[in-house]
Amino acid sequence: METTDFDVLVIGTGEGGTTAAQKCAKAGKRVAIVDVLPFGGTCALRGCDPKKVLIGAAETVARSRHMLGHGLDTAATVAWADLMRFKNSFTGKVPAGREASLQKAGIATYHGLARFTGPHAVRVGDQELRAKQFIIAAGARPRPLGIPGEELLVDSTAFLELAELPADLTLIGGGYIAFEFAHLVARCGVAARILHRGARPLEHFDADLVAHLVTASREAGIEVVLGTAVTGIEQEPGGRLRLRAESGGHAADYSAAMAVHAAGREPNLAALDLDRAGVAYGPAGVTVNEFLQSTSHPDVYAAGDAAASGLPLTPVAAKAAFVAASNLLKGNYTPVSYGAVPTTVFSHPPLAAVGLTEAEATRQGLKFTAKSELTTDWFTARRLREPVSAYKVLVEEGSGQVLGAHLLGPNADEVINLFAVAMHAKLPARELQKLVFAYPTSASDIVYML
Ligand SMILES: Cc1cc2nc3c(=O)[nH]c(=O)nc-3n(C[C@H](O)[C@H](O)[C@H](O)COP(=O)(O)OP(=O)(O)OC[C@H]3O[C@@H](n4cnc5c(N)ncnc54)[C@H](O)[C@@H]3O)c2cc1C
Ligand SMILES: NC(=O)c1ccc[n+]([C@@H]2O[C@H](COP(=O)([O-])OP(=O)(O)OC[C@H]3O[C@@H](n4cnc5c(N)ncnc54)[C@H](O)[C@@H]3O)[C@@H](O)[C@H]2O)c1
Repeated sequence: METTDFDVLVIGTGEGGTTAAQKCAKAGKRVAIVDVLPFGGTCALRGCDPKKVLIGAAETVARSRHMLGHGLDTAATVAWADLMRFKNSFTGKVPAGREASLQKAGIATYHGLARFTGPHAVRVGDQELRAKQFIIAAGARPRPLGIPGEELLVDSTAFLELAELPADLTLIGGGYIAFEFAHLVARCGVAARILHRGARPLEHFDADLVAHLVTASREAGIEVVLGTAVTGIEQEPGGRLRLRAESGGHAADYSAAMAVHAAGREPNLAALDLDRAGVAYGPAGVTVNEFLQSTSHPDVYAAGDAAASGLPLTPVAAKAAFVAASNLLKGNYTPVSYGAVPTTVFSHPPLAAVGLTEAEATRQGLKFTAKSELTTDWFTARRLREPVSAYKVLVEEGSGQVLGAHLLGPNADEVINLFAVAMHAKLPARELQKLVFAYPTSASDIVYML
C-alpha cells in the first residue's frame, strides 16, 4: 500500500472543502483533497444550482399563468428534456473545472471513499494518506426514515436527474425540498402532493407567512396534507406506490406514481470511521468548539453540513470553512460567528427570512413591534397578478434595530439580503427607511414595511 504525507487533508469537495483547501494551499501548506463523488459537492451538482436553473423555467410558467387574460393569451409550458439539457450544461462542467482549479492551486486530488484508520491516517482505496491536520467537510445525506419500503423513495439527487417526470409526485416531508420541488413540478403539469407529519410545515419560518404560502401552494394546485406521517411504502402490481400513513390516530393511504424523500438530511459521517481517529460526533455532526476544532482531536477541524455548527446552507458552509482553515493555519484566534443568515425557500412566490421569528423574539423576552400585512394589493404584487404576498418585520423597542424580517412575494429572495445588510451594519429601522431605493422595485417597498 502506497503511503503519502501531507500537511492538511480535506475530506469533501463541496463549498466547505474547496474553500478550506484553497485557503490552506495559499498559505503554503501541502494539501490533499478527496471525494467519493464527482468533484463539486452538493450545491453545485445536486442542490442549489441545478435546482435554481429548473426553478427559473417554472417561475416563467407561474408568471405567465397569472397574466393569462391580462396581456398574455398563452401560458408558457415546460419542455422537461430541454430544460434538463440546459441544467446539465451547468452541472456537466463542474467536476473537471473544480478539480483543475484545485490542482492549479497545487492541491493533490484523490477520488474514493475516505475512511480514518488512525488519528492521522486516512485510507482511500489502496492508498494511505497521512496528514498532520484534517478538515472534515463531508456534507449531509438524506436522513434514513426507518420505515418499510423507504428504498422505493427517490432522493433529491435522483429527482434532479429525472429524464421524465411522472404524472403525479408525492413529497414526503414539509421543509425546503418539499416546497421547492412541489412548486417546480406543479408548473410542469405534474399533480404534486406534500405529505407532512407536523401541524405546520417549514417550522423554522414565520407561522403566518407559511400559512399564506400554503394558501398559494394550494392555489397552484398542490395538495398540502398536514399532520400525516408516512409509515410505510409498498409497490403495487401496476408499478404505482402505496404510501401507508398515520393521521390523528387513524390509518391513511395514498397512491403515488413517484415519491420523493424530502424529510430532512443528516451529517454524512457514517463511512468515515471517526471512532478510529478519536473524533467525537453527534446527530448534528462533528462536535466542534467555537473555532470549529474537534473537541476531542485538536488536529481535526470541521465545517459545513458535516459540523455541528450553523445552518446547513451553502454560504454558511463557505464561511465556516474559511474560519476553520484560518484557525487551523494560525492557531485558534477567530471564533465562528455567522451573524444574521438570510435564507429562501424557492417556491413561487418565494418565502425568505433573516433573523428572529416573532415566536423566537417573544421566547427571548425581547421588547419589539411586529409590523405585518398582506401586500397582495400593493403595486409590486398586483402588476404581476401574484395571488399571495405578505411581510412581517420585527423592530426592537429602544434600539430601533431590525430583529427579523420575513417576506413572501415577488423578489423576496433578493430583497431579504437588504434586511441582512441592515442587520449586519446595525442600521436602525428609521435609517433604513430614509434610504432612497430605485422605483418601482420590490426593494422600494421596504420603506412601507418599517
Ligand atoms: C436539493 C438541495 C437543494 C439545496 N438548495 C440550497 C439553496 O438553495 N441554498 C443553500 O444555501 N443551500 C441549499 N442546499 C444546502 C447546501 O447544498 C449545503 O448546505 C451545502 O452544499 C453544504 O456544503 P458542504 O461543503 O458542507 O458539503 P457538500 O457540498 O455536501 O460536500 C461534501 C462532499 O463530501 C463528500 N464525502 C462525504 N463523505 C466522504 C468520504 N467518506 N470520503 C470522500 N468523500 C466524502 C461527498 O461526496 C460530497 O461531495 C440544498 C441542498 C439540497 C440537497
Ligand atoms: N433553499 C434552500 O436554502 C434549501 C433548499 C433545499 C434544501 N436545503 C437544505 O437541505 C436541508 C434538507 O432539506 P429538507 O427539505 O429535506 O429538510 P427540512 O429539514 O427542511 O424539512 C424536513 C421536514 O420533513 C418533516 N419530516 C421528517 N420526517 C418525516 C416523515 N417521516 N413524514 C413526514 N414528514 C417528515 C420534518 O418535520 C421537516 O419539516 C434543509 O434543512 C436545508 O438546510 C436548503
